[in-house]
Amino acid sequence: MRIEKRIKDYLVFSGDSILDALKHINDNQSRIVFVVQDNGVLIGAVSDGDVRRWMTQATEFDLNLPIDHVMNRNFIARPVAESQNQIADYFDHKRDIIPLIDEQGRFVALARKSATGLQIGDFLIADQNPTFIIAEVGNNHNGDIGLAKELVNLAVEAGADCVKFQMRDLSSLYSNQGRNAEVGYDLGSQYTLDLLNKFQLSHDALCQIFDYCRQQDILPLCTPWDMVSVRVLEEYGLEAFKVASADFTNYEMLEALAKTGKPLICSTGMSSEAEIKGSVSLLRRLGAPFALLHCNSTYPAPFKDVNLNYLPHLKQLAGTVVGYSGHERGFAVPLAAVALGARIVEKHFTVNRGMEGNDHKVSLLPAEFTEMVQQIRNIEEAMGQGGERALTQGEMINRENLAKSLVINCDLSQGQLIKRSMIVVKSPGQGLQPNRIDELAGKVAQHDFKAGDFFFETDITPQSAKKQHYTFSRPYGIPARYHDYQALTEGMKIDFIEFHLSYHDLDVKLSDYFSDPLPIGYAVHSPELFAGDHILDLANDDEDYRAHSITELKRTTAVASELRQYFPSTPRPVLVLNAGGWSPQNFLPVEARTKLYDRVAKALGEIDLNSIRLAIQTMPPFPWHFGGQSHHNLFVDPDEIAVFCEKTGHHICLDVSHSMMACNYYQWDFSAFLKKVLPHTIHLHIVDAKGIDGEGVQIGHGDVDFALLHDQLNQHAPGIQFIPEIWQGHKNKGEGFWSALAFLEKTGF
Ligand SMILES: C=C(OP(=O)(O)O)C(=O)O
Repeated sequence: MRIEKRIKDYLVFSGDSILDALKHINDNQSRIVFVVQDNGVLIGAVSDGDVRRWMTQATEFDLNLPIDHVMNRNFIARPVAESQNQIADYFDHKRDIIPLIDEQGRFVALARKSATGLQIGDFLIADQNPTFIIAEVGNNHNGDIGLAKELVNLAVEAGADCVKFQMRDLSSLYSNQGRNAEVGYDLGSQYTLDLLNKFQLSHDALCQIFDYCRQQDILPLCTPWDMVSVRVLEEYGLEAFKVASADFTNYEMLEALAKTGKPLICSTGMSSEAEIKGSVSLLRRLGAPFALLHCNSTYPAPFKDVNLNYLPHLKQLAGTVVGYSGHERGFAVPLAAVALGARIVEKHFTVNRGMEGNDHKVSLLPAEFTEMVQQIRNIEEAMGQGGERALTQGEMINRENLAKSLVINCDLSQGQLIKRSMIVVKSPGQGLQPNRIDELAGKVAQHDFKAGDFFFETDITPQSAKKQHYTFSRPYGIPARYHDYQALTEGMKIDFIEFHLSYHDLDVKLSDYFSDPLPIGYAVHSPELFAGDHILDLANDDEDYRAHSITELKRTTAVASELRQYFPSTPRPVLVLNAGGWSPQNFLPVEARTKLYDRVAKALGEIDLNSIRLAIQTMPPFPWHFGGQSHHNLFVDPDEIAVFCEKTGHHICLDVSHSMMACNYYQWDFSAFLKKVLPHTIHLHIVDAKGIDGEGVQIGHGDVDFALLHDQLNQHAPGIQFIPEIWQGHKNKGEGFWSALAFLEKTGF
């Protein structure tokens, strides 16, 4: 059982719509939400089944009706103070989530029935969990305890979860009591026996190595090859047993291992389908927790013989978690195995493939093993959840640039009919997608169009959120561009506009967009991308690159100051800056960061910042650069941000979305993050985020706890100005900004 304190996706308020509840059910993928009153007291549960039942029976079918119509008041909740055993009694085959309440009846946590799988030490090997990766040393230590330890160290460095060895008692294992070069044995057996005699480590030595593994914080496992070894290993107290393919049909061994009650990882090489079925039913009868590994016991195994497509069938047959024990060359096959559902991967491991012994030839070297682990982790990420195709955040951004839109090919006045012949398909993809053409043709123009204008959602459906007057306890603005700030702010009483500049905007004549001084304030968001694919980076390793970034930042600062003539009420505008410190392939080591921060500080020292107030933006771990995922190293960690600000006197623009994603990725407490960063903050981008790179979510639909944010802002950054930094918020006449501002106003900002 798992207790989860993160209950946001499981919570709807009494009075919220059925649609809201369905969205939560969709997001949490657990088929249920719980309904609370404004004071947090739990009053009902709604499962997707409840909604389905309501849909089939309802006389009034309206998803905007309050959830209270559908909610089940007869539900099970348990006190959060109750022991896990007591709570567990309430799980059954249908109920795998139980809401937990405090003494006032408030919904504070939930208990989730643990997923099925094989628990080995701290690892729950299960379909939804990362692959358990075994570095199989076997006998590759060639009898040398020093080499065995070196292999353990290398396995830790390579990222393996477990190092595995083999234990044999040759005198009881072999029919000739393990004597060398028995003439009656065939050549293969003679060779194996010779090797084993030469390279065995004693039982004591192996137990010393297991101790060493534990000291190095890696799980040791071992395959017993005979009953004596079973006893030795059980006495030592390993967490689980590996069963070699050679023993999968050895019922005596399986029975002895089952008796230990320990989990068994069983390889199935050299066994027929009937034999696998036989052993599976024995293990089931014995009640042994087990997993099966698909395996071809040849060294190296020819690719044509691996038959990886057997894996899903094996899973069905075993009814448990499956994996792959590989003896082929390289590591392409284990990667494919993971994609096919293997949750255990075992590969031989050596320091030198030329050493004496069969296993060395099919082993991975440390660098290869490291690469395999990394690739397995990448594949796990890439497998995703399946289900319905949804656009990722990166695709949404790229769709704006790469896709096509519906565009008008002539001027048209408000009130006239939009005819099909006036609509053409053009790049980029900022407007309505081409497949909406039939919905658009025949509509009446809601405003004047100029040839080349994009059509937007509001040209088909009425705008859902409209601009109003908002009241906040701190100055607020909206982001805008030179060309749309007037239309967006018309009729509004906002405190300031944050101009988001593209590098082209640095060259325009301001008088083309501004004439008389305006009675509101302003801030500027520096471009991130400059001509020639130059992403501003004051921390770059290359001195020329940094010099280029400094020049661009000086130009930006000059434009920010020049704008002041039109906004005299802001003597020193905030300039929001992404200062750099990214790396395309991977994160830089933590030790490398101090030098990078120093470079940023030095670069900023070369720029006259007196006319502006610099606000360096907090960054997410995975920013999008040129339509692809990058890695950010600086201004992500709250402690580093605080140290930088204290040392240099520079300030921060807290981007709530970026920092929420950083907290999600590094599992930092968001509240603690805010406490550290807010004292250095002079400007806020308030926006939601989901997961580690979901920037595009509507405010209130992501992971940000806005009540907590509000609280922390009032405590640590009262009066600090903000904008709702809504992605594509300007579309549909600023619909995204208006709905975000309405949400924030309602939340008490
Ligand atoms: C030989 C072994 O396993 P497999 O059959 O998976 O190669 C072993 O675990 O010692």
